[in-house]
Amino acid sequence: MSESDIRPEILALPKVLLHDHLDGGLRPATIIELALESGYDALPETDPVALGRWFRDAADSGSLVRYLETFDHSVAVMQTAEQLRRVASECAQDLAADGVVYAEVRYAPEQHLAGGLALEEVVEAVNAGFRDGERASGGTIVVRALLTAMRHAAKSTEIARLAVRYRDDGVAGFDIAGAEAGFPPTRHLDAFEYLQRENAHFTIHAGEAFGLPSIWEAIQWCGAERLGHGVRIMDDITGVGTNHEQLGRLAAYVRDTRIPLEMCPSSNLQTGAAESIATHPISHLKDLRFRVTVNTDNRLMSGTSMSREMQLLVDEAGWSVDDLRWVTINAMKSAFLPFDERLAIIEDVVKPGY
Ligand SMILES: O=c1[nH]cnc2c1ncn2[C@H]1C[C@H](O)[C@@H](CO)O1
Ligand SMILES: [Zn+2]
Repeated sequence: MSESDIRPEILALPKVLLHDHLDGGLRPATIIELALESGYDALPETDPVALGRWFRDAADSGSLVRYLETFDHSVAVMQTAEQLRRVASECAQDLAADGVVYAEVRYAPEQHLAGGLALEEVVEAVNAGFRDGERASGGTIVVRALLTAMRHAAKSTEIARLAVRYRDDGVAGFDIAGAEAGFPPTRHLDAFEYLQRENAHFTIHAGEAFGLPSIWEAIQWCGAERLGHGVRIMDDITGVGTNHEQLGRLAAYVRDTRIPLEMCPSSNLQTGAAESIATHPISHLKDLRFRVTVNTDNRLMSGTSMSREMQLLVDEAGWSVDDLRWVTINAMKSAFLPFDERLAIIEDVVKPGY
Protein backbone atom coordinates (compact mmCIF):
# COMPACT_ATOMS: atom_id res chain seq x y z
CA MET A 1 0.00 0.00 0.00
CA SER A 2 1.46 3.38 -0.98
CA GLU A 3 0.76 6.77 0.55
CA SER A 4 -1.71 7.58 -2.22
CA ASP A 5 -3.87 4.61 -1.18
CA ILE A 6 -4.53 5.98 2.31
CA ARG A 7 -8.24 6.65 2.81
CA PRO A 8 -9.06 10.29 3.72
CA GLU A 9 -11.12 9.23 6.74
CA ILE A 10 -8.06 7.51 8.24
CA LEU A 11 -5.74 10.36 7.33
CA ALA A 12 -8.07 12.78 9.11
CA LEU A 13 -8.06 10.91 12.45
CA PRO A 14 -5.96 12.51 15.20
CA LYS A 15 -3.01 10.25 16.00
CA VAL A 16 -0.49 9.89 18.80
CA LEU A 17 2.95 8.47 18.10
CA LEU A 18 5.30 7.33 20.87
CA HIS A 19 7.91 5.36 18.92
CA ASP A 20 9.46 6.98 15.86
CA HIS A 21 13.20 7.33 15.12
CA LEU A 22 14.38 10.66 13.74
CA ASP A 23 17.15 8.95 11.74
CA GLY A 24 14.63 6.41 10.45
CA GLY A 25 12.23 8.95 8.98
CA LEU A 26 14.10 11.24 6.60
CA ARG A 27 12.64 12.17 3.23
CA PRO A 28 14.69 10.39 0.52
CA ALA A 29 14.99 13.66 -1.42
CA THR A 30 16.46 15.37 1.64
CA ILE A 31 19.05 12.61 2.09
CA ILE A 32 20.14 13.08 -1.50
CA GLU A 33 20.37 16.87 -1.18
CA LEU A 34 22.27 16.74 2.10
CA ALA A 35 24.63 14.08 0.73
CA LEU A 36 25.41 16.26 -2.30
CA GLU A 37 25.99 19.35 -0.14
CA SER A 38 28.24 17.56 2.33
CA GLY A 39 30.18 15.39 -0.11
CA TYR A 40 28.85 12.07 1.20
CA ASP A 41 29.28 9.80 -1.81
CA ALA A 42 28.28 6.37 -0.49
CA LEU A 43 24.53 6.57 -1.12
CA PRO A 44 23.32 3.46 -2.97
CA GLU A 45 20.92 5.49 -5.20
CA THR A 46 20.73 9.09 -6.38
CA ASP A 47 17.05 9.27 -7.33
CA PRO A 48 14.55 9.81 -4.47
CA VAL A 49 12.11 7.09 -5.57
CA ALA A 50 14.89 4.57 -6.08
CA LEU A 51 16.50 5.51 -2.77
CA GLY A 52 13.20 5.11 -0.89
CA ARG A 53 12.80 1.66 -2.47
CA TRP A 54 16.40 0.77 -1.59
CA PHE A 55 15.80 1.51 2.10
CA ARG A 56 12.62 -0.59 2.18
CA ASP A 57 14.25 -3.51 0.39
CA ALA A 58 17.48 -3.41 2.38
CA ALA A 59 15.54 -3.25 5.67
CA ASP A 60 13.44 -6.22 4.60
CA SER A 61 16.07 -8.76 5.61
CA GLY A 62 14.37 -10.59 8.47
CA SER A 63 17.24 -9.61 10.77
CA LEU A 64 17.39 -6.65 13.15
CA VAL A 65 21.16 -6.40 12.80
CA ARG A 66 20.98 -6.09 8.98
CA TYR A 67 18.00 -3.72 9.28
CA LEU A 68 20.12 -1.44 11.47
CA GLU A 69 22.90 -1.25 8.85
CA THR A 70 20.69 0.91 6.63
CA PHE A 71 20.90 3.72 9.20
CA ASP A 72 24.53 4.37 8.22
CA HIS A 73 23.26 6.41 5.26
CA SER A 74 20.74 8.53 7.15
CA VAL A 75 23.06 9.16 10.10
CA ALA A 76 25.82 10.20 7.66
CA VAL A 77 23.81 13.24 6.56
CA MET A 78 22.84 14.29 10.11
CA GLN A 79 26.19 15.61 11.32
CA THR A 80 25.85 19.39 11.37
CA ALA A 81 23.45 21.66 13.26
CA GLU A 82 21.86 22.80 9.99
CA GLN A 83 21.30 19.22 8.79
CA LEU A 84 19.80 18.16 12.13
CA ARG A 85 17.55 21.20 12.31
CA ARG A 86 16.22 20.63 8.80
CA VAL A 87 15.62 16.90 9.32
CA ALA A 88 13.80 17.55 12.62
CA SER A 89 11.64 20.28 11.11
CA GLU A 90 10.66 18.07 8.16
CA CYS A 91 9.91 15.23 10.55
CA ALA A 92 7.45 17.38 12.54
CA GLN A 93 5.84 18.62 9.32
CA ASP A 94 5.50 15.13 7.82
CA LEU A 95 3.92 13.80 11.02
CA ALA A 96 1.51 16.74 11.23
CA ALA A 97 0.47 16.19 7.60
CA ASP A 98 -0.30 12.59 8.55
CA GLY A 99 -2.68 13.71 11.31
CA VAL A 100 -0.29 13.18 14.22
CA VAL A 101 -1.16 15.60 17.03
CA TYR A 102 1.45 14.47 19.56
CA ALA A 103 4.73 12.69 18.87
CA GLU A 104 7.76 11.55 20.83
CA VAL A 105 10.61 11.25 18.33
CA ARG A 106 13.83 9.55 19.40
CA TYR A 107 17.42 9.65 18.21
CA ALA A 108 20.87 8.87 19.60
CA PRO A 109 22.85 12.11 20.11
CA GLU A 110 26.11 10.11 20.28
CA GLN A 111 25.68 9.21 16.60
CA HIS A 112 25.75 12.84 15.49
CA LEU A 113 29.19 13.95 16.67
CA ALA A 114 31.28 13.16 13.57
CA GLY A 115 31.04 16.75 12.29
CA GLY A 116 32.46 18.14 15.52
CA LEU A 117 29.21 18.97 17.36
CA ALA A 118 29.01 18.63 21.14
CA LEU A 119 26.15 16.53 22.55
CA GLU A 120 24.37 19.70 23.76
CA GLU A 121 24.61 21.24 20.30
CA VAL A 122 22.99 18.13 18.80
CA VAL A 123 20.06 18.35 21.20
CA GLU A 124 19.64 22.09 20.68
CA ALA A 125 19.70 21.76 16.87
CA VAL A 126 17.06 19.01 16.90
CA ASN A 127 14.93 20.97 19.37
CA ALA A 128 15.12 24.05 17.15
CA GLY A 129 14.02 21.93 14.19
CA PHE A 130 11.05 20.50 16.04
CA ARG A 131 9.96 24.02 17.05
CA ASP A 132 10.34 25.15 13.39
CA GLY A 133 8.25 22.20 12.22
CA GLU A 134 5.53 22.77 14.83
CA ARG A 135 5.25 26.40 13.74
CA ALA A 136 5.25 25.52 10.04
CA SER A 137 2.38 23.09 10.74
CA GLY A 138 0.27 25.83 12.27
CA GLY A 139 0.53 24.49 15.80
CA THR A 140 -1.43 21.31 15.02
CA ILE A 141 1.30 19.05 16.46
CA VAL A 142 3.33 18.91 19.68
CA VAL A 143 6.69 17.13 19.36
CA ARG A 144 8.97 16.00 22.17
CA ALA A 145 12.35 14.28 21.88
CA LEU A 146 13.49 11.07 23.52
CA LEU A 147 17.26 10.72 23.80
CA THR A 148 18.47 7.23 22.92
CA ALA A 149 21.72 5.59 24.01
CA MET A 150 23.06 2.81 21.79
CA ARG A 151 23.06 -0.46 23.72
CA HIS A 152 26.38 -1.71 22.28
CA ALA A 153 28.18 1.52 23.29
CA ALA A 154 29.15 2.91 26.68
CA LYS A 155 27.58 6.34 26.70
CA SER A 156 24.26 5.63 28.40
CA THR A 157 24.95 7.49 31.65
CA GLU A 158 26.15 10.53 29.74
CA ILE A 159 23.05 10.47 27.55
CA ALA A 160 20.80 9.98 30.57
CA ARG A 161 22.36 13.10 32.13
CA LEU A 162 21.72 14.96 28.89
CA ALA A 163 18.04 13.91 28.97
CA VAL A 164 17.69 15.24 32.52
CA ARG A 165 19.50 18.46 31.65
CA TYR A 166 17.03 19.16 28.83
CA ARG A 167 13.90 17.77 30.53
CA ASP A 168 12.28 21.23 30.64
CA ASP A 169 13.42 22.06 27.15
CA GLY A 170 11.81 19.69 24.70
CA VAL A 171 13.22 16.35 25.90
CA ALA A 172 10.60 14.06 27.45
CA GLY A 173 12.67 10.99 28.24
CA PHE A 174 15.33 8.41 27.50
CA ASP A 175 15.60 5.08 25.64
CA ILE A 176 18.15 2.44 24.63
CA ALA A 177 18.19 0.98 21.10
CA GLY A 178 20.35 -1.02 18.71
CA ALA A 179 21.03 -4.75 18.45
CA GLU A 180 19.23 -6.52 21.30
CA ALA A 181 20.75 -10.02 21.41
CA GLY A 182 23.97 -9.91 23.46
CA PHE A 183 23.26 -6.43 24.82
CA PRO A 184 20.85 -6.83 27.74
CA PRO A 185 19.30 -3.75 29.34
CA THR A 186 21.12 -4.41 32.65
CA ARG A 187 24.35 -3.38 30.88
CA HIS A 188 23.01 0.14 31.37
CA LEU A 189 21.72 -0.21 34.92
CA ASP A 190 23.70 2.81 36.15
CA ALA A 191 21.88 5.04 33.67
CA PHE A 192 18.46 3.70 34.62
CA GLU A 193 19.13 3.98 38.35
CA TYR A 194 20.29 7.57 37.84
CA LEU A 195 17.09 8.38 35.91
CA GLN A 196 14.91 6.85 38.60
CA ARG A 197 16.62 8.94 41.29
CA GLU A 198 15.92 11.97 39.10
CA ASN A 199 12.22 11.11 38.66
CA ALA A 200 12.86 10.99 34.90
CA HIS A 201 11.01 8.99 32.26
CA PHE A 202 12.41 6.19 30.14
CA THR A 203 11.39 3.42 27.79
CA ILE A 204 13.52 0.47 26.64
CA HIS A 205 13.56 -1.39 23.32
CA ALA A 206 12.88 -4.95 24.54
CA GLY A 207 11.22 -8.11 23.31
CA GLU A 208 11.83 -7.42 19.60
CA ALA A 209 14.83 -9.52 18.51
CA PHE A 210 15.19 -11.21 21.89
CA GLY A 211 12.55 -12.70 24.14
CA LEU A 212 11.28 -12.68 27.70
CA PRO A 213 14.59 -12.24 29.57
CA SER A 214 15.05 -8.91 27.83
CA ILE A 215 11.53 -7.75 28.76
CA TRP A 216 11.93 -8.99 32.32
CA GLU A 217 15.24 -7.16 32.80
CA ALA A 218 13.86 -4.00 31.25
CA ILE A 219 10.94 -3.89 33.67
CA GLN A 220 12.10 -5.59 36.85
CA TRP A 221 15.77 -4.66 36.93
CA CYS A 222 15.83 -1.39 35.06
CA GLY A 223 12.38 0.03 35.84
CA ALA A 224 11.21 0.79 32.29
CA GLU A 225 7.89 2.65 32.19
CA ARG A 226 7.14 1.51 28.66
CA LEU A 227 8.45 -1.19 26.32
CA GLY A 228 9.69 -0.48 22.81
CA HIS A 229 8.00 -3.26 20.79
CA GLY A 230 7.50 -5.89 23.53
CA VAL A 231 5.94 -8.28 20.94
CA ARG A 232 7.68 -11.26 22.49
CA ILE A 233 5.53 -10.94 25.62
CA MET A 234 3.44 -13.45 23.63
CA ASP A 235 6.04 -16.07 24.65
CA ASP A 236 4.61 -15.81 28.17
CA ILE A 237 1.04 -16.58 27.11
CA THR A 238 0.11 -20.25 26.77
CA GLY A 239 -2.85 -21.89 25.11
CA VAL A 240 -3.43 -18.97 22.74
CA GLY A 241 -6.69 -19.42 20.85
CA THR A 242 -7.95 -22.17 23.18
CA ASN A 243 -10.20 -22.14 26.24
CA HIS A 244 -7.14 -22.62 28.39
CA GLU A 245 -5.30 -19.45 27.51
CA GLN A 246 -3.18 -18.31 30.42
CA LEU A 247 -0.86 -15.41 31.13
CA GLY A 248 2.47 -16.20 32.80
CA ARG A 249 3.65 -14.06 35.70
CA LEU A 250 5.52 -11.57 33.53
CA ALA A 251 2.71 -11.13 30.99
CA ALA A 252 0.24 -10.72 33.84
CA TYR A 253 2.49 -8.12 35.46
CA VAL A 254 2.74 -6.16 32.22
CA ARG A 255 -1.03 -6.17 31.80
CA ASP A 256 -1.90 -5.62 35.48
CA THR A 257 0.41 -2.62 35.82
CA ARG A 258 -0.69 -1.20 32.45
CA ILE A 259 2.83 -1.07 31.01
CA PRO A 260 2.44 0.47 27.55
CA LEU A 261 3.63 -1.59 24.59
CA GLU A 262 4.98 0.59 21.77
CA MET A 263 4.11 -1.79 18.95
CA CYS A 264 5.38 -1.26 15.39
CA PRO A 265 3.70 -3.78 13.07
CA SER A 266 5.40 -3.10 9.72
CA SER A 267 8.85 -2.83 11.28
CA ASN A 268 8.34 -6.22 12.95
CA LEU A 269 7.58 -7.85 9.59
CA GLN A 270 10.90 -6.59 8.23
CA THR A 271 13.04 -7.72 11.18
CA GLY A 272 11.30 -11.09 11.45
CA ALA A 273 9.64 -10.35 14.83
CA ALA A 274 6.20 -11.07 13.29
CA GLU A 275 4.92 -12.87 10.21
CA SER A 276 2.03 -10.79 8.89
CA ILE A 277 -0.22 -7.90 9.84
CA ALA A 278 -3.15 -10.32 10.09
CA THR A 279 -1.35 -12.49 12.65
CA HIS A 280 0.67 -9.77 14.38
CA PRO A 281 0.37 -10.17 18.19
CA ILE A 282 -0.88 -6.58 18.49
CA SER A 283 -4.46 -7.67 17.74
CA HIS A 284 -4.49 -10.47 20.28
CA LEU A 285 -2.85 -8.27 22.92
CA LYS A 286 -5.48 -5.60 22.20
CA ASP A 287 -8.24 -8.16 22.69
CA LEU A 288 -6.63 -9.17 26.01
CA ARG A 289 -6.63 -5.45 26.91
CA PHE A 290 -2.91 -4.99 27.30
CA ARG A 291 -2.07 -1.28 27.00
CA VAL A 292 -1.26 -1.47 23.30
CA THR A 293 -0.16 1.49 21.16
CA VAL A 294 0.45 1.67 17.38
CA ASN A 295 3.69 3.20 16.08
CA THR A 296 5.78 3.64 12.96
CA ASP A 297 9.33 2.92 14.26
CA ASN A 298 11.13 3.93 11.03
CA ARG A 299 8.96 5.53 8.38
CA LEU A 300 11.75 5.54 5.79
CA MET A 301 12.86 1.93 6.23
CA SER A 302 9.28 0.66 6.30
CA GLY A 303 7.82 3.10 3.75
CA THR A 304 5.12 3.79 6.29
CA SER A 305 3.21 6.39 8.27
CA MET A 306 0.77 6.33 11.17
CA SER A 307 -2.14 6.40 8.73
CA ARG A 308 -0.69 3.46 6.83
CA GLU A 309 -0.15 1.39 9.99
CA MET A 310 -3.74 2.11 11.04
CA GLN A 311 -5.18 1.29 7.65
CA LEU A 312 -3.24 -1.98 7.50
CA LEU A 313 -4.72 -2.98 10.86
CA VAL A 314 -8.21 -2.13 9.63
CA ASP A 315 -7.83 -3.88 6.27
CA GLU A 316 -5.76 -6.92 7.26
CA ALA A 317 -6.49 -7.48 10.95
CA GLY A 318 -10.15 -6.42 11.15
CA TRP A 319 -9.68 -3.38 13.38
CA SER A 320 -12.53 -0.87 13.81
CA VAL A 321 -12.35 2.89 14.17
CA ASP A 322 -13.19 2.34 17.85
CA ASP A 323 -10.04 0.22 18.15
CA LEU A 324 -8.03 3.07 16.59
CA ARG A 325 -9.56 5.52 19.06
CA TRP A 326 -8.71 3.20 21.95
CA VAL A 327 -5.04 2.80 21.00
CA THR A 328 -4.76 6.54 20.41
CA ILE A 329 -6.06 7.31 23.89
CA ASN A 330 -3.80 4.55 25.27
CA ALA A 331 -0.84 6.27 23.64
CA MET A 332 -1.73 9.70 24.94
CA LYS A 333 -2.21 8.31 28.45
CA SER A 334 1.26 6.75 28.18
CA ALA A 335 3.09 9.83 26.89
CA PHE A 336 6.00 11.26 28.89
CA LEU A 337 4.20 14.60 29.12
CA PRO A 338 2.75 16.10 32.33
CA PHE A 339 -0.66 14.69 33.29
CA ASP A 340 -2.62 17.89 32.70
CA GLU A 341 -1.14 18.30 29.21
CA ARG A 342 -1.97 14.69 28.35
CA LEU A 343 -5.52 15.11 29.54
CA ALA A 344 -5.98 18.32 27.55
CA ILE A 345 -4.88 16.61 24.32
CA ILE A 346 -7.15 13.62 24.97
CA GLU A 347 -10.21 15.76 25.72
CA ASP A 348 -9.68 18.69 23.35
CA VAL A 349 -8.02 17.04 20.36
CA VAL A 350 -8.29 13.23 20.31
CA LYS A 351 -11.85 12.57 21.43
CA PRO A 352 -13.47 15.24 19.20
CA GLY A 353 -11.65 13.73 16.20
CA TYR A 354 -13.23 10.26 16.47
O1 LIG B 1 13.49 -1.32 15.90
C1 LIG B 1 14.60 -0.97 16.33
N1 LIG B 1 15.22 -1.73 17.25
C2 LIG B 1 16.42 -1.39 17.79
N2 LIG B 1 17.09 -0.30 17.40
C3 LIG B 1 16.53 0.48 16.47
C4 LIG B 1 15.29 0.20 15.90
N3 LIG B 1 15.01 1.15 15.00
C5 LIG B 1 16.03 2.01 15.01
N4 LIG B 1 16.96 1.61 15.89
C6 LIG B 1 18.26 2.23 16.17
C7 LIG B 1 18.96 2.71 14.91
C8 LIG B 1 19.07 4.18 15.08
O2 LIG B 1 20.27 4.69 14.55
C9 LIG B 1 19.00 4.37 16.57
C10 LIG B 1 18.62 5.73 17.08
O3 LIG B 1 17.45 6.22 16.50
O4 LIG B 1 18.05 3.39 16.98
ZN1 LIG C 1 12.59 1.47 17.53
